[in-house]
Amino acid sequence: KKTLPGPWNLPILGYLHKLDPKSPHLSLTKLAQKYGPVYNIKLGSINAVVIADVKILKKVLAKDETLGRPSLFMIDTVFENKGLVFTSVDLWKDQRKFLANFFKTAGITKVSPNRKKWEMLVTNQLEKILQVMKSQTHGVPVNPSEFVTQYANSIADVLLVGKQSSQEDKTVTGGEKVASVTFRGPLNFMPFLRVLPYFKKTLSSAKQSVNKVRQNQRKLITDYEKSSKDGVPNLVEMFQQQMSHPIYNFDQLQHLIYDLFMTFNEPIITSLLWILLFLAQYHEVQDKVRQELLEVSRGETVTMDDFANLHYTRATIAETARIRTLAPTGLPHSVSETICVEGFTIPKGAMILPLLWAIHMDPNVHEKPEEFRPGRFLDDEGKFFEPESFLPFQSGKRMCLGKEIAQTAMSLFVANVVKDFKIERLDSSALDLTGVYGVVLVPKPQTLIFKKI
Ligand code: HEM
Repeated sequence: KKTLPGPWNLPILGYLHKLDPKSPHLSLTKLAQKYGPVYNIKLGSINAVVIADVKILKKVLAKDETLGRPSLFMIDTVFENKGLVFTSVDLWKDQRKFLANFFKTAGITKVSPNRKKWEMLVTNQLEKILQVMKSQTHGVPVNPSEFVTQYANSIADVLLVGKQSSQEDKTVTGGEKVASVTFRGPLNFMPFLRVLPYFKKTLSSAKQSVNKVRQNQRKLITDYEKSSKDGVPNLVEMFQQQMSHPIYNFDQLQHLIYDLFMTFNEPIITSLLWILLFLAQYHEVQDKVRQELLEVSRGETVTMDDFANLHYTRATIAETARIRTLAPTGLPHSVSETICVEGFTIPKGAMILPLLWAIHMDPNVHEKPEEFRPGRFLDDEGKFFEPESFLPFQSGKRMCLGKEIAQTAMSLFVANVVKDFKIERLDSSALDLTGVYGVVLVPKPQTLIFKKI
């Protein structure tokens, strides 16, 4: 048994004062270089175990003792142990099963009789955005955030409540703002600070924003529509069918809808923005992707079936997910009983911090990790493959539930946009490809030109 190494911690702050608040993933990665791939660090009152090695992380996340989420003050206050993402294990088990079943019914699994219907739903929303892009851009500089946000919102709306919400209901997605207040800031780690006026204000403004979002969601839920015209059932519809069971009440439905808007929109919007920026920066990659798309699709709309032959396109999407890891410090888990992995003892009550950034940027595994090279995801025959040390969705029973959704929505968008538009920078100066950390690593707002081909 090895005791966990780690830096020296101050009594109340722990190591918080030494982490760069703008890029904690970089500070934590430096510590992994010094202390090794598993180390202990105190974040205020929280005892965290950082894991920066893919094999060890997979072993840890495969254990039933690590299925829970840690108790963090702001998160507990906002999410109230309801919904799915931040629930403790009992409720989580039931709701995860329910959602997996919903996704299967909606066609969002690799093998489902409704798979074509789901793809059609995405393609229909994509067609609308492509029309807007064609009519609006004409080589005029735009912030692509507008298009990708509209695209992600429209799919989430139909999938969750069966119809697109009106403009004034859009604060539903204002959930992102709430999320960044909730996840960041010292209140999670030093809850006693809430007695100070500044933090009292932070807490009450987070609660106010949540209430506003929930108010809008209540309206959306009560106005929901039965199966969309594509024949894909929506979440509210399926949830209502279970309402005789005590867990399936209106309050839980609201929390679930909130969680899913949050986990659907932000990752898809952010990942697509990263891909567009990297394609605009690396023209030779963009040209190669387009060439492959034109060969495979012969100018028609690209479908998911085409992706079996779109190796370089898939590699480009994966390489972007590696070099700009969406969740650089992953989503934390908690340890319900002391476990021992690879000789390390991880104590009961610890918070597991999966340092996905360090895994994706490890020079011993990914040669020259700072370089954008889609080729690292291609084997000797030019076929796409995912190396073991690529883990954007984490792993284990609680891994990302939206992997299939994300892959369909992102692949179809990237392929059809690159096929129809040349994505260019405004001038020859390089884009800013550093991100802003807020649990999710978001690109800085930038303008691009989409030239219709
Ligand atoms: C590029 C896109 C995405 C990435 C990289 C991503 C990544 C992640 C990661 C790292 C986790 C934490 C897993 C864990 O705790 O072990 C997670 C959880 C989750 N994701 Fe995603 N995600 C993406 C898109 C989506 C989408 C589109 C949805 C759709 C609803 C979604 C739904 C969820 C849910 C519900 C959870 C919580 C799972 C649970 O607690 O059981 N994600 N995601």
